[in-house]
Amino acid sequence: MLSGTDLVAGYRKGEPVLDGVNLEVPPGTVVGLAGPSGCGKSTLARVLALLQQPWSGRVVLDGEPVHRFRHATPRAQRTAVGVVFQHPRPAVDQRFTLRQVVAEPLRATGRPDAVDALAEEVGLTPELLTRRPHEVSDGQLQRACLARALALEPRYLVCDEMTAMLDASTTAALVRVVDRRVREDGTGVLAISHDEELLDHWAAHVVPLGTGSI
Ligand SMILES: Nc1ncnc2c1ncn2[C@@H]1O[C@H](COP(=O)(O)OP(=O)(O)OP(=O)(O)O)[C@@H](O)[C@H]1O
Repeated sequence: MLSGTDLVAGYRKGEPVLDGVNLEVPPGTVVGLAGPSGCGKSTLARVLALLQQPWSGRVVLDGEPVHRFRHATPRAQRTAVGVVFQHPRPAVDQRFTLRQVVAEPLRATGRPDAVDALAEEVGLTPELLTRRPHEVSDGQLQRACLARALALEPRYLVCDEMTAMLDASTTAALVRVVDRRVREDGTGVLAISHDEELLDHWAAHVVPLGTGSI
């Protein structure tokens, strides 16, 4: 289970964006997170992806409390949670080929050959892997970002508006990729979206943020 308890987080002193939020993402489940723009969904995503330290409250990852966030997060905890953001372009190094984008987290593992299986999993052809970000579409780049997030077989995946920039067929394809991991590997997913129809169809249940306590 990936859980946040009594989370308080924000950016300006005295103005918390999250004020006592509780959320649980069990393994093998897609939990949807919905709420109006600006209510703190991305902030909660960053806290649960261990990229932002909450002011107070606890994040617990499979029974282990998380004490350090951002670059200080221990590798074992950092690799246990993958994340995919809405905008793929700022999320990648523009000088890399897509093969290098996907291979980035694999460097430390000595398994660069895993790139081909990951590319196939997300529907990227070998030819697309040779291209750089400016030579591919948003959807193709987002496929590479999803492959990168899945490369270390995270136990949890945070999808923060992962499909908001994408057409219906690419959205369906990426949701299928994530669903297969949920089914076959027991990955727990936090799916954040403005698209209620998508969440109703994708998530086991949808948690509202910004409409009182959750
Ligand atoms: N880096 C930042 N510095 C200062 N304020 C920020 C920062 N990031 C977000 N905020 C503020 O925190 C609040 C919550 O933002 P957040 O992005 O978490 O909301 P959201 O629900 O994901 O919004 P959206 O649905 O529009 O993406 C907003 O008022 C936003 O302006």
